[in-house]
Amino acid sequence: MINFNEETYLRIGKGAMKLKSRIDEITAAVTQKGYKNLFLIGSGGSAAMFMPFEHFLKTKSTIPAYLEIAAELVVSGHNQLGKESVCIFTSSSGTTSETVAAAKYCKEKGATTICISGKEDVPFVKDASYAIVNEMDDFSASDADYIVLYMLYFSLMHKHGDFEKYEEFCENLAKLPDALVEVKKQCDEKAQQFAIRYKDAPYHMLTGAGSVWGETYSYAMCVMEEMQWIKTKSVKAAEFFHGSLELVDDNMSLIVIMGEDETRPMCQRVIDFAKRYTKNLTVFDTADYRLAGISDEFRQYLSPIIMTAVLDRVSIHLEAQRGHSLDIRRYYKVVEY
Ligand SMILES: N[C@@H]1[C@@H](O)[C@H](O)[C@@H](COP(=O)(O)O)O[C@@H]1O
Repeated sequence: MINFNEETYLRIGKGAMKLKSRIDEITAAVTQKGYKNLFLIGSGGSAAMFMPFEHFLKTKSTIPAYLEIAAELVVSGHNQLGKESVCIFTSSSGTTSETVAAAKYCKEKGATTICISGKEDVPFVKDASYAIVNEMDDFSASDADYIVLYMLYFSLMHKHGDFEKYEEFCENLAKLPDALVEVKKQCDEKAQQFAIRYKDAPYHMLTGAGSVWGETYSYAMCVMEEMQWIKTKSVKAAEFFHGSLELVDDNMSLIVIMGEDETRPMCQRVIDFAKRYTKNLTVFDTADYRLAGISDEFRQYLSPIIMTAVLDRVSIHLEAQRGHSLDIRRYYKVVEY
């Protein structure tokens, strides 16, 4: 596979698992102290990574949870935020100004803060009630971020009495880095064919649902727009039928991001519609990929990380086919705004 360092990927993925005892300590401490609600806070792609966990908290547990965009929270405030809140933040750089400001804001409100970062030596980490640091320096290794989030949120759900099989789930997580290397190999040809076919496409509409909605949203915004400067729209599969469907024709690329949770029929409905009206439909479906060593009962939770492993290959091939580096920015963290 082009631009994939298996050794680095496995080292970082397996490194994330080493954080399990630290994560279990943190979740034990906050659970013992007691909390009224959870806030999941970030910006851009990092906020999007929290979306599946908001979905799982809503559908698999009874912990009240709120997903907030960092900058909006600070400006609007939130009546449920206070001393009995646990606020969880993620920022790979640890320096995204809006997320750093939101962490400070929540601490000032008396909340407990858990800050997840890819960098150790930043105030975002130093000022947190609890910090989880997972250092990484490789684009595709961001899959490892998900491993940390699975452990954190499923440990909280477990200690709340909502997810009995946490330890077994973590044993499965430990096998994921190897399994995902195989997923990348399985999808690579499809990813390359997509990039060849659509390298000059000026616009893509992406639709997804449930636990892969965050991947849908962030792939459109953080990869296609930010890293490739391609125009996109992302729309939830359920909402697609309330306006966006009018744009479907052979001049537009429609991408369906499909996972294996209960919202799957919503994506299927888009596919059934689109097959009648366009030849430019691409479906990325996690169910197409074998996950060696992973118990089937856990696949429903793993759709986001499988999808990110697949879509990373699409990004690598778009970069190659379009001759547009994934690393160049015109404005993002380049100019003042
Ligand atoms: N588009 C970028 C994303 O790619 C990035 O994920 C996010 C947060 O960055 P960080 O995780 O460093 O806070 O910032 C922007 O929104």
